[in-house]
Amino acid sequence: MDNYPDTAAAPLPETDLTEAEVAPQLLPLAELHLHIEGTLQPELIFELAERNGLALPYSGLEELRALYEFSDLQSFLNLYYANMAVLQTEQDFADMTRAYLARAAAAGVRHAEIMMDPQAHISRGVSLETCVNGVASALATSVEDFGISTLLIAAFLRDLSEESALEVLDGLLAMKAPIAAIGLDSAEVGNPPAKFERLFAKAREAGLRLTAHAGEEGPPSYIIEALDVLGVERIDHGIRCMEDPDLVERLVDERIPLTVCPLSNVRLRTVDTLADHPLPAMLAAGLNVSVNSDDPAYFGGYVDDNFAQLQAVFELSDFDRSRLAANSIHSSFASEERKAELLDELNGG
Ligand SMILES: Nc1ncnc2[nH]cnc12
Ligand SMILES: [Zn+2]
Repeated sequence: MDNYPDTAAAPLPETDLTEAEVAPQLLPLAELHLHIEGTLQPELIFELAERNGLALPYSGLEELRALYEFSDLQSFLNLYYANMAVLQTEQDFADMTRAYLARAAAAGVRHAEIMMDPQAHISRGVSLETCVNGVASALATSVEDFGISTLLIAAFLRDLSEESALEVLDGLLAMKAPIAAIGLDSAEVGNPPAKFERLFAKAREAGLRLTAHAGEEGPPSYIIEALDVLGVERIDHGIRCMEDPDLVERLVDERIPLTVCPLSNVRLRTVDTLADHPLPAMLAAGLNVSVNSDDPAYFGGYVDDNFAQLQAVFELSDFDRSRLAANSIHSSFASEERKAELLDELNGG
């Protein structure tokens, strides 16, 4: 196991520094926890509604933005799913994806593993082909267009049935959708990982990589179940592992990646403030954590904003920031060759 410095919370930095002096240098990194539908910015919601001739239930941007105050995961999911109504055509999905890639490139992202929620589109009458091909068409040229290598993750909604998920996975396999992995997201509490044992077994047999949200709002036992019953390689969020010292020890020993999303946790009230976030304690414990944006259009920031705000609150050392970036690369589902390229770039090569 590597040694990690103690990164106890520090007071806010001096305020007479300019933003440029405070802003940490951008590190080349991998974003591993990103819902493409959560990158739909309010401006794009209005643009797509107009293009598709849809009336929105908000009079304008201000009225929509006023709704971005969340009390928990479900209060966010309600708005997140409602806003997807504007995504109708392949072009809409491609435009949303390209907008994310452009912003991610400016944030230092060099590799992105992008989740999408096919069931949230099929249930509104948008075909699997339309949503998948739209996102995939933008990802197909992400290296040339944005300098970002990409992988697509089909995420399944855990508040729906396993039968629904199996049907969609069959559809994805039948259309030879360019997916590298499956994930599990949506309302966590009351929908434990074991509900999806057959889905994950089938995906593994099909050669797909496996990840699942666990320990965001749900208890540490959901993290254990995701590892032991689903056999996932990564845990999305996982912050509640800190309540179970034996689990922390296991996650450290097995180098299980945890894709942590600090601004998301604040906005969804899983932590009170950023200063209360367990990330420094997770680093100090030797956990394999990375920093990610989750749903940046809803949570006030992309991955660079997450780093900048962490830096402002915790004064992360250069070592911590490099470790977080290196963890993101090591924990990705990219080829060993691509990982080596990314690590070379991180090391100034
Ligand atoms: N933070 C999150 N947790 C669970 N499901 C999600 N879907 C989009 N964002 C999510
Ligand atoms: Zn998420």
